[in-house]
Amino acid sequence: MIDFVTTDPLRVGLAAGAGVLWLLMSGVMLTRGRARASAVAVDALILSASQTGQAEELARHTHKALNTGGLTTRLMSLGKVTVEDLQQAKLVLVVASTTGVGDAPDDGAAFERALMSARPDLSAQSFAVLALGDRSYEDFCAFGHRVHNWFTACEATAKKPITEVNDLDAQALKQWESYLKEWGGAAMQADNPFAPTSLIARERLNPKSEAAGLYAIEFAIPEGATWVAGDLAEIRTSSGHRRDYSIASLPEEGRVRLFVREVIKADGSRGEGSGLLTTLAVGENVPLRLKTHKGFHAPTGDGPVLLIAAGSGLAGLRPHLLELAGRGRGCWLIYGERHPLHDGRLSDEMRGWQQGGRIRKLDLAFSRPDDGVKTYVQDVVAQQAAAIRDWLGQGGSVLVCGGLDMGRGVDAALKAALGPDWLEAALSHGRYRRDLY
Ligand SMILES: Cc1cc2nc3c(=O)[nH]c(=O)nc-3n(C[C@H](O)[C@H](O)[C@H](O)COP(=O)(O)O)c2cc1C
Repeated sequence: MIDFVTTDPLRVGLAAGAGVLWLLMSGVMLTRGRARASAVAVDALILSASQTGQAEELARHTHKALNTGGLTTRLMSLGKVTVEDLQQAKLVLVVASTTGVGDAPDDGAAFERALMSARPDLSAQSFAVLALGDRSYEDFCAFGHRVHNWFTACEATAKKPITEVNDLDAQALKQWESYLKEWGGAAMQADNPFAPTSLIARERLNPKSEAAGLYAIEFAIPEGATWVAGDLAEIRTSSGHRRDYSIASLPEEGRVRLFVREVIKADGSRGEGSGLLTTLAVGENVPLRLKTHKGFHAPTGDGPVLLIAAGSGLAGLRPHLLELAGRGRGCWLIYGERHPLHDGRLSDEMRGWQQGGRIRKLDLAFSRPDDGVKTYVQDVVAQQAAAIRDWLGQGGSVLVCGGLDMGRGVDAALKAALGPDWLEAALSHGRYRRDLY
């Protein structure tokens, strides 16, 4: 056996020097290797920017269709792409959704901030954009349009006009598929189709509340399916619409559990997805599939985590709490509901988890308490700004799940508490993740 241990100071010094030199050289080689690896020439580079996973999935299908057709392809997140990557591709395809109020998804925000302010020469590239959106929003497909306009401004050639997709409209997706075929691709194939899935149990969690019904809804696990914290269950309604719900359980609990808030519209009719889920009889089936949602998987690193949710948003955090605490990461939960007694079922479970040590810190905010003092989760963030800075330090992470307005309020409060730089760095390193709807 060769013994590398030495106590001679001169030899230690030489060995250390040689080691440093080797590290420096291998560092250079690694850097070069990485640069080479990241700048591979391909027929088609497929980029996705997705908030709730739909654009990400369609980008995957696009990639597979072109690859099966014999093209050399590369798939990556828009947030990770460099100018060099773009210039190495003959054809760049961007699948991008719009979120917030005409905003880029979180994994497209860095691209918009950094790359879109420059005008690199893309005159040798062709491009096409598949823009996902919803016409009920004023800024329909706004981010997709900004991306399309940017490529044009960089003198890339538009292979096709932008393809706008309203609420996953099948016709528009067929149009995109026909383009892929024109470019040499095969048919797009869903990697995980809907399967009839049976409702096992449903319980209203807030029977005495004046708020809309909040239900715990449990399905059997579709055969062979599995998931991790942050993933989604998608259902298809009888009229063909698709709705996503955060999965509130882990596979080892033996059920796909959802927390669903009933939606009653102004005309008294029910929301399509929640209407189906809150009226379906136990034992009946609904077309359901489980979808990976990378953007809301466990945050990177091993630092402490601040988790923030309101109402049914706890669904997205509950499996994270189970997993993160299981791995020994400190969890601080800030959770908001309406009334401490009538809407307290989910907070009761969280109190139990705090007593059992799974949650290290717990703050509950009630927006309709009897004493009339309304508190929202963003108020707690503002009140506890100094403690949050201490808790997160440089390497901590933040997970937020719930309605868009709450998400905006929390984002503003976090910016004030931690500074925009902290939050931007955390966003681009996967330490600030949001599932907002
Ligand atoms: C909170 C939220 C905000 C949204 N804002 C917009 C918008 O401003 N404009 C738009 O066209 N679509 C908007 N949408 C619709 C999404 O773009 C659409 O559902 C898309 O299919 C989601 O794709 P993704 O899962 O890849 O993010 C919004 C959806 C959500 C949940």
